[in-house]
This record gives sequence, structure tokens and C-alpha cells, in this order.
Amino acid sequence: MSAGPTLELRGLGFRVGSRPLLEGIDLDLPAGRMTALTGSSGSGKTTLLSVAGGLLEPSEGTATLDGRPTWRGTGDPAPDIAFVLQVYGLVPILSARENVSVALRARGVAPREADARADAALAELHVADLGGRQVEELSGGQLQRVAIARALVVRAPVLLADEPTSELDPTTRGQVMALLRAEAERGAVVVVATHDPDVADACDEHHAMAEGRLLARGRRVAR
Ligand SMILES: Nc1ncnc2c1ncn2[C@@H]1O[C@H](COP(=O)(O)OP(=O)(O)OP(=O)(O)O)[C@@H](O)[C@H]1O
Repeated sequence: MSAGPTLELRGLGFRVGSRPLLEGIDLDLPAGRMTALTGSSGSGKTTLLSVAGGLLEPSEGTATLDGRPTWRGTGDPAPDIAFVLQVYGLVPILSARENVSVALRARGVAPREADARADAALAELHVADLGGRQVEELSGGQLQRVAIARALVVRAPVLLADEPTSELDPTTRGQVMALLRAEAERGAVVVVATHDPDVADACDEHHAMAEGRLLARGRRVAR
């Protein structure tokens, strides 16, 4: 395993108007580890992933990767951060292959190679046969797998996944967790927000949230 940089959150807070959605988040998200974020609906998991990954500007504190703030002033994530979002963010009129390929093309990969790598990523998620289908024709679980393929295909140093298995059957969920484990093993920071105790158990570290704050210290599991 080649460990990469840690995603460091220091005094991180996020407010909408005067309402705090996140407060006082201090957390190291290390390379080579899978970290679960749990907490009831509305506890702040999605907001934390968004601020940590540079989609939202922190109201207080910092989120840094290798010393550089993840917020780059625009809300566009840095190329070294890949997201699986709850509302997948796929482009409806594009095919599944094009949605995955575009993540690589945006990072400078030539179209032919990007398409080939997109097909391989879709195959890893067992949706190779859907490559040519427009995503608006896909089921919830199929969409989720395309969104995961799009995040995995770029082999980013950081993978932030919001409820990545919520639409999946147990077998497919296990396959996705194995793929996320492989990302951690190649040295990525992998963070998974989840309501599923089995998914949290499959992670190395576990942090619970309530009302925009982290609860007691996370659990570390030796692997
Ligand atoms: N842009 C926004 N403006 C105002 N409030 C927001 C905004 N985004 C989120 N919230 C509120 O922030 C709180 C945290 O939401 P968040 O989506 O981070 O929770 P979550 O733990 O991911 O929930 P779930 O498990 O349902 O996905 C909620 O009370 C939500 O209503």
C-alpha cells in the first residue's frame, strides 16, 4: 500500500445564515483507511462530506489535503477528490459510458482511452451492458452503480461517498464495499456516509455525528 496524504479537518464549521449545520469538526481522514460516518438523518453527514471535499466553503476552520485547502473558491472539487453523491449528479441525456468517461476527459484523458476505462469501470460494477443506455432510462440501483463507477474510474487520492449502497441488494453492496476497500488498499482516503451498520462495520474507523457535531472518539480497527 502506498499511503497518500491525510484529509485534515480542523475546527471545521458551516453555517447557513445564523444556523450552524456543522460545528467544531476536528478529524484526520487518513490515506489507506476506510472511514464510516454515521448519524441520524439530518445529523450533517452530507454537509460534512461537501465541506471536507471542497464543494462548500467552510464558515470556520479548514479542510486541507496535503496542506492545501480543498475549497478552491468555486465549489468545483479538486481533481484529486472524487465524490459519489446522494443525488448522483449524472447527466440525464448522456449514456452511462459518457457519464463515466467525462470524469476522465475532464482530467485530460483522451476520449478513446477515457471510453475504454469507463467501460472497464462499468464492468467492475457489473453494469457493462448498460454503457450505451441513457441514464434517464436506468433504475435507482443501476444509477447508483454508474455514479460509483464514475467516482472509481479516476483513481483519485480521495473518495468521498454519500450513502453509496442505499439502492443496492446485499450481493451488490458487498461488491461495492470490496471495490472501496481496494481503493483504500491502493492508498486512497475513503470516507463513506452510511445508515447501514454492515457498511459501517466493514470500515476501519467509525465516527458518529449528531446535530452537526462529531460524537465521542472514533473506533479504530486494526487490519
Ligand atoms: N443548503 C442548506 N440550507 C439549509 N439547511 C440545509 C442545507 N443543506 C442541509 N441543510 C440542513 O442541514 C442539516 C444536515 O443535513 P445533511 O444533509 O448534512 O444531513 P445527513 O446526515 O446527510 O442526512 P441524511 O442521512 O438524511 O442524508 C439538515 O437539518 C438539513 O435540513
